[in-house]
Amino acid sequence: MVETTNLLEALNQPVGMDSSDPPFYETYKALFDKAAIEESRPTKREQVMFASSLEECEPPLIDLSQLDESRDCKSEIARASREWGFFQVVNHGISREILERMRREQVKVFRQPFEKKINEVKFLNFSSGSYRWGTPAATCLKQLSWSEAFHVPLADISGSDGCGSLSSTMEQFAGTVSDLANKLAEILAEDLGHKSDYFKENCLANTCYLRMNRYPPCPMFPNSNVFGLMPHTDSDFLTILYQDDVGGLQLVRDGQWFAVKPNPDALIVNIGDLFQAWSNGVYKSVEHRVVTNPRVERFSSAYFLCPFHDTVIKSCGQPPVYRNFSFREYRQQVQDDVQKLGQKVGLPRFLL
Ligand SMILES: C=C1C[C@]23C[C@@]1(O)CC[C@H]2[C@@]12CC[C@H](O)[C@@](C)(C(=O)O1)[C@H]2[C@@H]3C(=O)O
Ligand SMILES: O=C(O)CCC(=O)C(=O)O
Ligand SMILES: [Fe+2]
Repeated sequence: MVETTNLLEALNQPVGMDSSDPPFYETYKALFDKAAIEESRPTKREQVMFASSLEECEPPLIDLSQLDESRDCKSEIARASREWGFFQVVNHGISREILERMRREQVKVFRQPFEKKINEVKFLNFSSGSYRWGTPAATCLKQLSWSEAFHVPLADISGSDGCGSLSSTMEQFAGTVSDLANKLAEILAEDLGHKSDYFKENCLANTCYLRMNRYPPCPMFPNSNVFGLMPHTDSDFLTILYQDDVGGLQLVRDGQWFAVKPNPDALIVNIGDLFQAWSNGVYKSVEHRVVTNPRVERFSSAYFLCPFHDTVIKSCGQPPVYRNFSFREYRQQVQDDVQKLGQKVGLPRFLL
C-alpha cells in the first residue's frame, strides 16, 4: 500500500517528475515567471533554434584500430580538431564491459532521492560542491541548465581502494579513458611539431575530472528556451564523452547549431579551451549544448583532460593570441564569471 505522505508528495510534484529529480521548477520559478512576462512564448524561429529537430551532423568518425601504424589516422584527428573541434572514435580500446558498468553505477547514484544525493558526496568522500544541479547564479531562463551532475576531481577517488562500487568503477573508467585522452593529446601536439612529453608531465590521472551528467525529462516546457546544459565550451585540454542513445547534444559548425547523431559504438572527443590557447588558436574549442527532452531522461559521462592547477598554458605559436595563464587562474575566472554573470566568458578574457 502507498503511504499517505508519499502519495501527497507525489501529488505535489509537477507532472512527470519524481523524487530523485532536483526541484528545478520550484527553485527557478522566478525565472519562469520573468520569462512569461518579458519574453512571452518563444518565437517560431527560437523554437526551431532550441528544439531537438535541428539538422543532424556526424562529426568525423575515426577508427583508432590503425592508430599505431597509420599516419592518416593521426592526420584525420588533427584535421577534425582544426576544422570541427569535435570528432568521434571507434575501436578506442575502452571495453564495452567498463562502459556498461560505468553507466549502471551512474544510473544507480542518480536514482537516489534528491535529499540523499545532496549528502552522497560526503559518503563518497567527494569534494563538497561535486553534486551540482541547475544554474544557481542564472539571471534568465537561457542560463538555466535543466540537469544534475557529479563533477568529480579524480584526486578525490584515486586510491579509493575500491571503497564503494561507484568510486572503484569511476576509477577504472577514468584509468582507461585517461590513456586514450593522453594519447590523443600527444598526437595533436606532434602534429603541431611538438615532440614533448608535455601532457604526460602535466596531466596526471589525478589532475583530471570526471563529470556524470543526468538530464531529467523536461515535460512542462516543450520547445522552450530551457537547455539541458546551456551553451558552453569546456575548460580543459580535451574531453572524451560517453553518451547514451537518447540524443540532445548540439554543436556549432560554420556559425550554425547542429544536432549530433548518437553513434552507440563511438565516443565523442572535443577540444577544450586549454588546447585552443596552447595551439594558439589552431585547434578549436567549439561551443556545444544539450537540449531538453520532454519525455526521456538522458545520461552522459565526460572525462576532462586537465593539468595541475599551477601548470601555465603558453600559446605555442607566434605571435601569441592569448596571454600566459595558469589553469588555476583560468578556473577561478570561469567561476567568478559564472557567479557574477550567470555564464562563462572563457578564452576571450585572455586575448592579447
Ligand atoms: C553555468 C556553467 C557551469 C559551467 C560553465 C557554465 O557557464 C556552463 C557549463 C558548465 C561547464 C560544463 C563543462 C565543464 O564541466 C565546466 C567546468 C565548463 O567549463 O563548462 C562547467 C562549468 C562549471 O561547472 O563551472
Ligand atoms: O551530455 C552531453 O552530451 C555533453 C556534456 C557536456 O558538454 C559537458 O559535460 O561538458
Ligand atoms: Fe561540455
